[in-house]
Amino acid sequence: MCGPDKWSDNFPIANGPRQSPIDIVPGDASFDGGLKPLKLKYDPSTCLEILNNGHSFQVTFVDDTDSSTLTDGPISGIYRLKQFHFHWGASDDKGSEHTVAGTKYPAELHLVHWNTKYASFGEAASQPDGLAVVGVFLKIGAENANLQKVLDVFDVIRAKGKQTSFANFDPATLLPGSLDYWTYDGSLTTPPLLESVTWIVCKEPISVSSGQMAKFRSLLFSAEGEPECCMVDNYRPPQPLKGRAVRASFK
Ligand SMILES: NS(=O)(=O)c1nnc(N(Cc2cn(-c3ccccc3)nn2)Cc2cn([C@@H]3O[C@H](CO)[C@@H](O)[C@H](O)[C@H]3O)nn2)s1
Ligand SMILES: [Zn+2]
Repeated sequence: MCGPDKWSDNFPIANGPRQSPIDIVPGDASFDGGLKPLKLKYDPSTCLEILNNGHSFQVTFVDDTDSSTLTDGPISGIYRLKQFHFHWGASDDKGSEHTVAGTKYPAELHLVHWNTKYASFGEAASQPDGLAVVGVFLKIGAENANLQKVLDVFDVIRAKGKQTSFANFDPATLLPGSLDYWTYDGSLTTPPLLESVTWIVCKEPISVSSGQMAKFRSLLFSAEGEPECCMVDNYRPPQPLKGRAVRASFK
């Protein structure tokens, strides 16, 4: 299994100057009064399908119009929502990609957006200002009814390569009450690890129950007919900050 520590062989950028995730140290983040509030406008009718891509599951959106967008925050211009996915651990004590002063959360949600100044996601992904990913931590607590709507279709996408239609889901229901955030320049956390992501990590987590986390772990890395391999620990560990500034939208 070529895990994160092997990626530098095939992707030299793995040791680049702006790799993600990172450990966010709140005391080292600088408050920037110039940062605007995040403006997330999502249209549930753009929700298309849910698929097990072999390293996570993703909910994909129709991104040929400005129906579901991210604007303001640390970015300029309009970024379109392409997909959201999660990273999680084999147990509740790990699973997030970003950490906060060394604290790991059991899971992390990523809402992936691309800059409409470029013609497509693929083109944007190779530009330094091409992508913006909103990260939301999941913390063990009350059952999350909105998240449950996603977990309810897991039986149909249990194996790698399985997908099914998934309509009228509003990703805004997975956002925390406060949209206070940290932001820094980083990269995709899975290959091709492109250094094209403006990271926007929400300070406030959303809740997930331990039983719901067990449901995440019922997915498989393996395809049908292969020996079953539980989809767990699909997170990259924090990478060197290499002098980057982390800004906070809040005091
Ligand atoms: N942990 S995170 O930092 O947030 C993410 N880590 N990876 C993410 N995605 C995968 C990915 C693939 N590529 C890429 C870019 C250029 C050339 C080849 C691959 N960039 N990111 C996000 C993602 C991409 N896609 C696929 O992008 C392809 C290129 O446009 C497209 O042909 C497929 O239909 C679509 O599925 N889906 N999701 S996000
Ligand atoms: Zn991710």
